[in-house]
Amino acid sequence: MVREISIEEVRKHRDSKSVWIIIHNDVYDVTNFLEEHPGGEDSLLGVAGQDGTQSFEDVGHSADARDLLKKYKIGTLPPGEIRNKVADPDNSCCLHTSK
Ligand code: HEM
Repeated sequence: MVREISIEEVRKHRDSKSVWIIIHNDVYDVTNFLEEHPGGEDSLLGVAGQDGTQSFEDVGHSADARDLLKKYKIGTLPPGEIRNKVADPDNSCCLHTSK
């Protein structure tokens, strides 16, 4: 189910028992994906409980990888915690829809 999940709540899910990651203002539960991730468990654990947008984009993930995200989405940040795409050019927030 997709619901609003705060950054504070995401922060609690940062060890291999439960790994949540924020990418482009959406929240993903990748606990069951750790062993399957072609880029390894450690890269996911490195951003567990945090915003992994920059790391995710730095790798240049394929369209398949972007598609796979859907499977792990559990929620989205509350409107007040969404990073401003215009004021924050480092947040490459529109890339996943335009690529
Ligand atoms: C739920 C989020 C993620 C999904 C679904 C995902 C999926 C994938 C997939 C399918 C690949 C295979 C290559 C491709 O298709 O692009 C891959 C490779 C990789 N990913 Fe991820 N990934 C995620 C998050 C991350 C994050 C946050 C990082 C870094 C902190 C990361 C680092 C890597 C690396 C280093 C590779 C290997 C690239 C290579 O050796 O060619 N991934 N990932």
